[in-house]
Amino acid sequence: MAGAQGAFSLREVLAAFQTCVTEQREVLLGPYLCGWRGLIRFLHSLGAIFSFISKDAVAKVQIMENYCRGEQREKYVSLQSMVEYELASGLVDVQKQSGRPDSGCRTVLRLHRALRWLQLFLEGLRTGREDSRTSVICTDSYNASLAAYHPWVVRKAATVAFCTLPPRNAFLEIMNVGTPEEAVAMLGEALPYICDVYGITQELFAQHKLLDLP
Ligand SMILES: CCCCCCCC/C=C\CCCCCCCC(=O)N[C@@H](COP(=O)(O)O)[C@H](O)/C=C/CCCCCCCCCCCCC
Repeated sequence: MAGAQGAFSLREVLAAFQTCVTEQREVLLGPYLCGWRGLIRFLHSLGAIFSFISKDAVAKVQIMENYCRGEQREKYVSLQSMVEYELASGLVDVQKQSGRPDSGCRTVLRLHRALRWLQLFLEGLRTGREDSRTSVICTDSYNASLAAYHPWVVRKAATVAFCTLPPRNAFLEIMNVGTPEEAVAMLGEALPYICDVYGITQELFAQHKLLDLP
């Protein structure tokens, strides 16, 4: 699975996001976090300049993995069961700095917003011209999604890191899927699953008014 050690494989990330969604349209946290672990492994391979991003992503995935292994693990099987449990138990802070540990809802919301960036970025890579710049695709995707939630200093550091990204075709090659054409085909396969997970989560969080958790 995407959570295991070894080289990044887009196929494994795809499989993780594919198995996330059940027939009842629930999003399973196990494969969801496996998908994130796979993406983070890829981020590590891009160099130390991205480490401030991967550290934050790892911290958030770890918070969720701890819930999934903890005493209340049966409540953290899916996003739906997590939301129901945390809301019913008053575990979701709607105000900053309450001193309580970060809730699953708050933590998933951060990853969920990043999934929107990923969606836009992968779509940009997939449909971009051969000579298009990965840094531009990445910056545009970031500005249209995550940037709205980050302070100036984080936006600046992220933009500087994006400038070090290799050109589109070289980037597609390090995805470990084969030729750039094969990587593009694989992205076309992966995106609907990622979009599906994003859409279900967005609806769930909107329904429970959880989209602005501090
Ligand atoms: C399919 C293969 C190609 C794509 C591979 C992409 C791999 C990306 C892997 C991980 C993405 C990073 C996820 C980052 C989560 C950020 C969550 C967040 O917004 N955290 C901020 C708010 O948290 P709280 O303070 O409220 O707890 C936090 O302040 C953020 C700090 C770090 C900066 C985050 C910048 C995010 C940029 C995302 C783009 C990643 C660039 C990858 C380049 C290919």
